[in-house]
Amino acid sequence: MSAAESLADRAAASPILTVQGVSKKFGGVTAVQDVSLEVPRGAIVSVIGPNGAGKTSLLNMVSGFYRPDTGVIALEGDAITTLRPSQIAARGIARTFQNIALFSGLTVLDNLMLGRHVHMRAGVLSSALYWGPARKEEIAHRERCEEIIEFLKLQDLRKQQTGALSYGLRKRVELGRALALEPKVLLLDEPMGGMNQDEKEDMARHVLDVNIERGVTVVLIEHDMGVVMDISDRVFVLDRGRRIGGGTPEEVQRTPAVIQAYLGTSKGGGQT
Ligand SMILES: Nc1ncnc2c1ncn2[C@@H]1O[C@H](COP(=O)(O)OP(=O)(O)OP(=O)(O)O)[C@@H](O)[C@H]1O
Repeated sequence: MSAAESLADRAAASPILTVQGVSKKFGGVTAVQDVSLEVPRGAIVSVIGPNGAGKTSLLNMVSGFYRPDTGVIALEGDAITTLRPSQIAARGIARTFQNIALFSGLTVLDNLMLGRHVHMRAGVLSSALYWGPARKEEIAHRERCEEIIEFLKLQDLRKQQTGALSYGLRKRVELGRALALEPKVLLLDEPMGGMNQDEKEDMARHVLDVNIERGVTVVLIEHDMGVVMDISDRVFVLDRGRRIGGGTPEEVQRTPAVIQAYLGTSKGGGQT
């Protein structure tokens, strides 16, 4: 057995994240219905599907923003289904949002510092105000953030207010803020949405670097099929709340139900 095979086998034997029989209704609308999937440790996993398929609802349940009506979500074998978002973040699941959610009046560095709140004993405000242990802690957090800023090649912009940055750069800062949490699993909701081709390629490169160099497992919602098929180890397909496919990018592209529901439509092969 090759090293790569044994690694793949180990990952399959103990997925880092499992979603089992999860459903969610909003009034009469079934957003997610009986969805199960496993995310191998160290993988990049994409969740695709047409608009309204339930992708963001699923991510919102994994990150604790919605509570499933049924089913179990587990991180490293421990159920997290009923935990609050802050507790889930503290367990090591970070996320970015479909719409940029940065503090536009704060600098790049300060936005990343806020991303570390789950690690701060002293709290952001007291760290900013006091010397002594809180000051020492703040310096350590700042160093971690500076390192992430360099990793994402944002060093020239560290003191700039994020509101003044281009859309693509703000998306990169959001990625940095999620990384500042030092997550085991990173949930990215359309990180390339609204980007031009160059910005998309940059972001795809950063996502790959995060995965390979920092060993972070990535769960990605993305409409750009070129990017999805290029960078994903596994792809899961939702349609009207149900899982209709899953496997390697090659397997998914050959699944008739997927081709019919998504890839074969006029949206197939490009963006929705
Ligand atoms: N908070 C909510 N209240 C009511 N309905 C909701 C809520 N969140 C999601 N829905 C509904 O659940 C369904 C799935 O929506 P969701 O946003 O999860 O889909 P999606 O696959 O992420 O779509 P998109 O690609 O457009 O972002 C939709 O019919 C949506 O209107």
